[in-house]
Amino acid sequence: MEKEPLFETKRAKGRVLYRVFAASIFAGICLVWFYRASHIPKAGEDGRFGWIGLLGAEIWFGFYWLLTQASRWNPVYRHTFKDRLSQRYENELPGVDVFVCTADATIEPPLMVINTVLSVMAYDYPPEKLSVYLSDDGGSEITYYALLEAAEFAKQWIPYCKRYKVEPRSPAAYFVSISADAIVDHQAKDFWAIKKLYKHIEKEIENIVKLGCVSEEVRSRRKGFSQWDSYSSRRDHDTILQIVIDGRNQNATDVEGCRLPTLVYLAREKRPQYHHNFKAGAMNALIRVSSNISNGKLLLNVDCDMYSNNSMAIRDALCFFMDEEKGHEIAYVQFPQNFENLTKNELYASLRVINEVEAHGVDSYGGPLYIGSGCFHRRDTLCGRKFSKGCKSDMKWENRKGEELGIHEPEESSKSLASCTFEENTQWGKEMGLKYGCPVEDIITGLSIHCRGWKSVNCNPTRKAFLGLAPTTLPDMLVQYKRWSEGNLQILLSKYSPAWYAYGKTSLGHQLGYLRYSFWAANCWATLVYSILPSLYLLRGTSLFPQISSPWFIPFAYVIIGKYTWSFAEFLWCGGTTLGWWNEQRIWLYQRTSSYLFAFIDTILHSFGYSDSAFVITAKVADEDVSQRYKKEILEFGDSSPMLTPLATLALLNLYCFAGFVKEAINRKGIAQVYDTLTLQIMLCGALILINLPLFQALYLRKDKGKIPATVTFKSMACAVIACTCFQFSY
Ligand SMILES: O=c1ccn([C@@H]2O[C@H](COP(=O)(O)OP(=O)(O)O[C@H]3O[C@H](CO)[C@@H](O)[C@H](O)[C@H]3O)[C@@H](O)[C@H]2O)c(=O)[nH]1
Ligand SMILES: [Mn+2]
Repeated sequence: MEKEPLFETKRAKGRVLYRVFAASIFAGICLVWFYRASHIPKAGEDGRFGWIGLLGAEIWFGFYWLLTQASRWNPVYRHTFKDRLSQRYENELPGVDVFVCTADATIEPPLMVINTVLSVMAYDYPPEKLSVYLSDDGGSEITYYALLEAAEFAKQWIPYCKRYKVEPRSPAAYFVSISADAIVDHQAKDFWAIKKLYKHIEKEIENIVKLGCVSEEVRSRRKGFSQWDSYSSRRDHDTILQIVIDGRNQNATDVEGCRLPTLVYLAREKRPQYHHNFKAGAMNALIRVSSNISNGKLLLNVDCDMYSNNSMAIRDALCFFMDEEKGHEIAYVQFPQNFENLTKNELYASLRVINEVEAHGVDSYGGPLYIGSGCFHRRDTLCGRKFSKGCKSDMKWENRKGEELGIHEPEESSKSLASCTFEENTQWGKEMGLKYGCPVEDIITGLSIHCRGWKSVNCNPTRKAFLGLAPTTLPDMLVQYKRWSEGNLQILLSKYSPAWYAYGKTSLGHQLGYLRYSFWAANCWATLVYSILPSLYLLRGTSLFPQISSPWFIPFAYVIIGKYTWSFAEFLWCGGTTLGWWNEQRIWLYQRTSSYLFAFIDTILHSFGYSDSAFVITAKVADEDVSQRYKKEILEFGDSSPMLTPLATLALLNLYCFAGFVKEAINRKGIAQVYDTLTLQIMLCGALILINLPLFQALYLRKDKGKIPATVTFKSMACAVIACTCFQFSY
C-alpha cells in the first residue's frame, strides 16, 4: 500500500483570473510601446530627447514587469502532516545541527544573540539529536560569557517550555508577549521563578556589556576564557572552540533530569593576511566543525536576530525531507524572513509581498531562493553533492561516528578545521559549502544547488517560524538593499548567471524568478528617467504623453491604474495596511533611486577591479531617541550618508518643477488648456511630491536629530536648482 504523503501542495485559487488580468495589462504595455515608438518627435523638435528617454524607460519597465509575472503565474502552498511524521519516524528522526551566526557584539547585542540560541535549543525535538553552534566572527568574550549564562539558564528554561508548551521560546520575546493575567494558577509559581531567573541573567549580562569586558574574577571562575589569552584583536586570533554543553554526556541534563542539546561556541581563526569571507566563511567553518562533533544530517542556519517563533519548525521541515515520494529531490526548505520590530504601517517596508506572494510563485518552478536565514539544508547537498535520480539519500538516524570519543578530543581535533589555512587548495567556497566572493552568498549558493538538479521548498506556516529585526533607520535600510541588489547583479554577471549558467539546468520560470532579483539594481535607470524627465519637461510646458482626449491616453491610464490597483489589493491581501502600502511606494522609490543606483555603479567598478564589495552588517540596536521616533513612524535620516543626496535632490527637483509650472500656468495660459496636454506629467510630478512630504519635513521643518543633515540639504538643493536652470535654458 502507498504511504500517505507527509506534505501536500495546493495551487492558488483564482490563477486563471489573474492570468487574464495580466494578459490585459500586457496588451496595454504593448500599446504604450507602440505609441511611444511611432510618435517620436523629429530631429530638432522639442521633447525628442525626453521622448526617447521615456521610450527606453517604458521598454525596461515592461520587460521587468514580465519578469515579475513568473513569480505570480502559478503560486503553490505547502501543508505538512506532522502527526504522520511522528507516527512513522519518531524514533528515527535525524540529527539536526543549528548554526547561529553573529559578528559584532556592539551592533548585535549578546543578550539578543543568546535569546536566539535559547529559542533554538528549546525546539520540540529529541535533545540528544539537536546541537546548537554559535559562530562568533566578533570573537567577543562578552558574547561567550553570555552563552555560558544561557547554558545555565537553559537547564530551567527548556523544561519550562516543554511543560507548558510555551511559544515563542525566546525568553525575551516570551516575557514581552505574555501578560501575567494569562498565566493559569498551576503555572504561576514556575512563571515567576523563571522570569526572575531570566531578569537576573539579563542584568548580569548587561553589567558586563556596560563594563566592556569580562572581569578577572569571572574569567577565572568559568571555563574556556583562557582561550582568549593569545587573542590580539577580532581580526587576529586563534580558533576559539568550546563545547559548552556536551550532549553526548549522559550527565548533561536539565533540572528535571532530561538530556540537553549540545551547545558549542566557535570563533574561527582570523588573521589579517587571510580573507575571512564574511558569513560564508563562518558557515563553512561551522559545517566542518559540526561534522566532527555532532554531524547532524540536517543543518539549520539562522542569523543571530532570527529567533525561533515556532517550536515545531524542525518537524515541518522534516515532513518535506522524509516524504517517501518526493523527499529525496529536496535540497533545502526555506522559511520566510519575518520581522518582529516592524511598525504597524511598515515605515521602511518589509518582505511582506516577497514572502506571501513571490516565494510561493517560484516554489512551483523549482523552489524558493536560499535567503540565508531560516533555512534547513541537507548537509551533503550543501557540501556539493549532485542530485541523481536513482539515489535516495536517507535522512533516517544513524548512530554518530564519534560517539565513543573522549569529551575533550573533538574540541582539539576540530580546531584545525576552523583555521585560516584549512581551505587552501580545497573546493571550500567554490564547489563545497557556501560560495565566496559575493555579498549575497546565500542566493548564489542556492542557485548552484538548483543548478545541480535539486529542488527546494517554501514553507510558510501560519505561526511564523522565525522572527528577526529589520533595520530601523533609512540609511541602514538603504545600505542593506544596496548589498542585496549589488550581490544579485554580481551573480548575473558571474559564471553562475541565472541567465546563462542556469539555462537548461533549471526551468525557464525558475530562471525568470531569479532574474527578477538579478535585475533589481538595473531598475535605477528607468526609475530615474521617469521621475526626472517628465517633470523637467513640465517646467518647459512640453508634453511627453498623449493628451487626455486622445484614445492613446487609454492604454496609459489602464496600465497605471490596473497595475497600482493590483499592487494595492495584493498588499492588503497579504495583511498590510493602506498606509503601509503608501509607505512601501516611497521606499520603492528610495531603494531604486539610491540603493540600486549605488549598487549598479559599484558593481561596474567591481567588475573592472576598482572597488571591493564588503558585507556591511545591519545594526540590530538603536539609540533610545531613534527607537522612539521609529515607533512613532517618523523617518530617520540621521547621518550624512551619500545615499541620501539622490533622494533629496530628486524630491526637490520635482518640487521646483511643479512650482515653476504652476507659476507659468497662472501667468500665461489658461489652466484648463494646459491641463489637457500635460495631465499625466502633472499627476506624476504631483505624486512624487506627495510621496516625498515626509522628506520635505525632514529637510526644512524638523529639529530632531533624525532630520536631514545640513550638508545633504545644501548639496541636494544645489543639484536640483542647477538641473532645473540648465534644463530650462538649454536649447
Ligand atoms: O562577517 C560576517 C558578517 C555577517 N555575519 C552574520 O550574518 C548575518 C546576517 O547579517 P545582517 O547584517 O543581519 O544582514 P541581513 O541583510 O539582515 O541578512 C540577510 O542577507 C544576508 C546576505 O546579504 C544573509 O547572509 C543573511 O542570512 C540574510 O538574513 C548576521 O547574523 C551576522 O552576524 C557573519 O557571521 N560574519
Ligand atoms: Mn539581519
